[in-house]
Formats: sequence, structure tokens, C-alpha cells
Amino acid sequence: MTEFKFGLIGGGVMGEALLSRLIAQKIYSPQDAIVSEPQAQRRAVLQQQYGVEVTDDNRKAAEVSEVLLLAVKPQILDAVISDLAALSLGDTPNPESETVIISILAGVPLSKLESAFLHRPVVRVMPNTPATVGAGISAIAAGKAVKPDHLERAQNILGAVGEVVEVPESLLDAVTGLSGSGPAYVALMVEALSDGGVAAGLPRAIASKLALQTVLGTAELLQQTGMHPAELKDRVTSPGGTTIAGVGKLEQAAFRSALIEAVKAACERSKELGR
Ligand SMILES: NC(=O)C1=CN([C@@H]2O[C@H](COP(=O)(O)OP(=O)(O)OC[C@H]3O[C@@H](n4cnc5c(N)ncnc54)[C@H](OP(=O)(O)O)[C@@H]3O)[C@@H](O)[C@H]2O)C=CC1
Ligand SMILES: O=C(O)[C@@H]1CCC=N1
Repeated sequence: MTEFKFGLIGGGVMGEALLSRLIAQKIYSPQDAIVSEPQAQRRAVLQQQYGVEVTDDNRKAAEVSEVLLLAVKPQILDAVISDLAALSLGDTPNPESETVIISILAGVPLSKLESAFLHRPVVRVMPNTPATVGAGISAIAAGKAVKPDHLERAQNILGAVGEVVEVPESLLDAVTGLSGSGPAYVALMVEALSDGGVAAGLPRAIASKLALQTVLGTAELLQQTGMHPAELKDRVTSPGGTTIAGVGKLEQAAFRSALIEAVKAACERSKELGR
């Protein structure tokens, strides 16, 4: 009889982010989770930290999983596919016990995954790292063999780590450029704001606290009120005041254009990774 487990292929940054939250939220208990990871040191860390079973054998993780999360780099996918080739992956007349494959790989299209995994239910997802603290956002697109029960299973898992939006697959590269890569852009901004505070004479610890809470508080305000960002900017900029002096400098440095170009470049890179 199949043991129903959560199988993770690739215990790196994003795999761990999702695993940690799923365990903390009790979506899966540690004994129901198995992680396949080639690096012994990494396996030891994951086993110690989360109490999950670990292996270096991708087939072992896949064979016992009701949900198989692929979290390797896109460049490694072919090796994983050849490891899992010809596995039955929960082959059963009952779709409820069929293994659902969730791929978080940037760029990799459903068509490639579906042909590699012999038309199994595959859900392509782009999550982001705030998933670690339950504040993530994932965009998902379902493959051809995905039935409502499979989609519900994927949504439950991703819902435990943050918000979930369903999008046509054609939009997933754009999602990757924005929310998938976005935490890095925001982290750069927090760091730079803190540096600015230090340049203006603040001690580092206070500058970092001010920078972080400013980003958090602004996001919270926009979310709670539904206010347009331009309106908030107008409210903060007093005539002849400090903020418009700062905004002028940002415009001179093409701040908004830089962010637009960053999202577009990351979207393009996602497309390239899928080719
Ligand atoms: N980081 C992020 O914010 C996000 C990442 N993603 C996607 O998640 C995926 C993983 O990214 P990320 O976590 O950053 O990368 P990592 O390199 O941190 O994680 C990948 C893990 O897979 C392991 N691995 C390598 N080869 C194999 C193999 N043959 N079988 C099983 N595991 C293997 C790696 O081990 P080793 O280190 O020994 O090579 C590593 O631990 C990518 O496809 C990325 O596009 C999606 C959304 C956000
Ligand atoms: O940088 C990357 O390729 C991955 C995908 C989205 C975030 N990190």
C-alpha cells in the first residue's frame, strides 16, 4: 500500500522555505515528508532541523509521494527526469491517490514536464521566498491531466505558505520576473535605504530598523486601504518639502524605470531558462 507523503526533490533555498512552513503549519508531519538532496551536509541539516526523512535517491522520494515538489535548478531538470523515468508515480485507477507533481522551476513549461512524466497531473507554480514566513504569493497554472482534486491538493499546499493566484501558463514568466524575483529587489531597496540613513548620520541598527519598518508599513498601508501608490506618494510629498527633494533624485536616477527593466529582464531570463 502506498504511504502518502510529501516528496521534495532538491532541498535548497526554496525547497526548504516551502518545507519549513508546511511542517510548521502541520500540513504534513515530519514523518510524512521526504527530501531528496545530493549533498550529505544539507541532508543532515534538513533532517536535524525538521525531523523529515532524507535520501539521495530521487526515485525513493518520488515512489512514496502523493505530492512531489520539484525544487531543483532548471539546469538540473533533465537529470531528475532521467532518475524518475518509468516510475509509475502513484499509478492508480483512483485519481485521488495519483501523485501530483508540482514544479517551481523558473521557465520550465508544462509541456516539457508533461511529456517527461508521461501525462501525469503537473502543476506549474512560481512561489517566492516570503513563503518561509507564510507571507508568500504563488501563481499557479494547471497541466492537462490535473483534476479538481489535484488542483485542490496543490492549492492547499501553496495556501499554507501565502496567497495563491491562478494564471494562464503564458503569464508565469512575467510572474517570475515580478513576485518570484521581487524579494531580491525589495531586499536591495531595504539595504540601500539603510545605507542612506547611515550616510545621513544614523547608527546602522536604527537605520536598518527604520528602513525595514518603512517598507513593511507602506506595504501594509497600501494593502489595507487599497490606495493607489501614486496617491500615497502625493500624500507624503509636502509642497516644497523633504520628500519631493528625495523623489526628484530618484527620478533623476531612473528608479522606476530601473524596476520596470528589472522585471522585464527577469521575465526574459525565465523564458530563456525554459528553452
Ligand atoms: N530561490 C527562490 O527565491 C526561488 C526559486 N525558484 C525555483 O526553485 C528552484 C530551486 O531554486 P533554489 O532553491 O534557489 O536553488 P538551490 O540551488 O538553493 O536548490 C536546489 C537544490 O537542488 C539540489 N540538487 C542538485 N542536483 C540535484 C539532483 N540531481 N536531484 C535532487 N536535488 C538536486 C541542490 O543540491 P546542490 O547544492 O548540492 O547542487 C540544491 O540543494 C529553481 O528551479 C528556481 O527557479 C522559484 C521561486 C523562487
Ligand atoms: O533567480 C531565480 O532564477 C529564481 C526564480 C525566481 C527567484 N529565484
